[in-house]
Amino acid sequence: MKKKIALLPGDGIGKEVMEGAVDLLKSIAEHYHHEFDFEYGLIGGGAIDQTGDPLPDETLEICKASDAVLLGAVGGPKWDENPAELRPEKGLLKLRKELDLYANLRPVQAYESIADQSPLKAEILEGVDLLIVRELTGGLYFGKPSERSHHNGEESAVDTLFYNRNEIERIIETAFKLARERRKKVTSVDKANVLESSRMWREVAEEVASKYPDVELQHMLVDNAAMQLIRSPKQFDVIVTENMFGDILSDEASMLTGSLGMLPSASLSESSLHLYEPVHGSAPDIAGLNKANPVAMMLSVAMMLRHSFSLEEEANAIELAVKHVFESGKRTADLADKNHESLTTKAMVEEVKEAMADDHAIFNIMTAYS
Ligand SMILES: NC(=O)C1=CN([C@@H]2O[C@H](COP(=O)(O)OP(=O)(O)OC[C@H]3O[C@@H](n4cnc5c(N)ncnc54)[C@H](O)[C@@H]3O)[C@@H](O)[C@H]2O)C=CC1
Ligand SMILES: CC(C)CC(=O)C(=O)O
Ligand SMILES: [Mg+2]
Repeated sequence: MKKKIALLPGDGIGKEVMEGAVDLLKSIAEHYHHEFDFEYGLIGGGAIDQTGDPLPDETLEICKASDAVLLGAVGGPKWDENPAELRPEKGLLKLRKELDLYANLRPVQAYESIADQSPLKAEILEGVDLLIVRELTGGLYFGKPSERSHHNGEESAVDTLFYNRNEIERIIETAFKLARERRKKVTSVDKANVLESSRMWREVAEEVASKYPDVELQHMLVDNAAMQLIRSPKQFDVIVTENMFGDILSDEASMLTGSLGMLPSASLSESSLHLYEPVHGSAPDIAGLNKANPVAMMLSVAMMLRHSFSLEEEANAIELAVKHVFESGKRTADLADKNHESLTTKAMVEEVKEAMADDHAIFNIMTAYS
């Protein structure tokens, strides 16, 4: 199979985990006889420095001419004082909007082998397997006005949480379709006791639910959801929610796995062009130190192979290899402690590649999980 992949490393550890992803994809191409053509594009702070634009037109063209987009992360303190339009994050938000990547799937699976690194008790984590479906092109991150002004002589600022019915309908539909393939439960998270947009969200969720009688719908207020994720995460199957609520809840949910460096994501559009990126950001505190956990990015590659290219076997091989590496006690610094060796980013990628190439290791782990 021949596919073209747009690679947007971005800033900070985005560049380091992207190197790992490319390494992994080359090894998959060799092992399974595929051809992946890579084309790099600028985005974020690096793009501002080189072109004055956080999302140059050329990058958008590269993405549109590709079969899938892989992104690292954007942002960093160097650009934090920039005006709104010249922030690295603006580049990513514009890319999501331009490609209409409305459905951000953020799976959260707790691995027993690294459960000791979660602040939660092992019995709370055992069997956690949930999917956050975050609306990605509307809500509070996109509503207008979003600006500073003066009211009655005083400085003020406004952001707007805007949705039209269709935007809500399509994300809820996506959540129900996904729940049908899973444990058939959707928890729609909102703030309907305060926000009008949430009351419309709830109404639409009820309407969509009537078309899926085999799937249970539960409504939950976002403050309660934040608490329930820690108290009893196993109750959740699919969570569907507004853009910012999903952003916050998914970082919180990452601690069910032990590290933010564990969560992958897929950002899906109605077309065949989708984007894959880790949930984490550019982690300026560890950037350039070869210590970032590359697993979130490698699992994002697995999501890309499965969703965009229907390469189920290859996606499974990555996921099983990651499990195998953790079960053999190897971890990056974010998950390590005095009982566990701490691997560099590059060493972790090597371990996963080796486990993937080792049919025996994969067979053992398949047997353990069957
Ligand atoms: N999708 C994206 O490009 C995102 C970009 N950002 C940007 O990233 C910059 C930093 O934001 P933060 O709030 O610090 O969030 P962050 O996700 O970059 O980091 C939060 C904490 O988690 C750690 N961490 C994150 N990923 C890790 C990994 N793979 N391995 C080990 N540790 C990891 C970091 O070291 C840090 O202590 C900001 O400019 C922000 O706007 C933040 C989130 C998403
Ligand atoms: C625009 C991004 C920086 C927002 C974010 O934190 C995310 O998508 O996870
Ligand atoms: Mg985030």
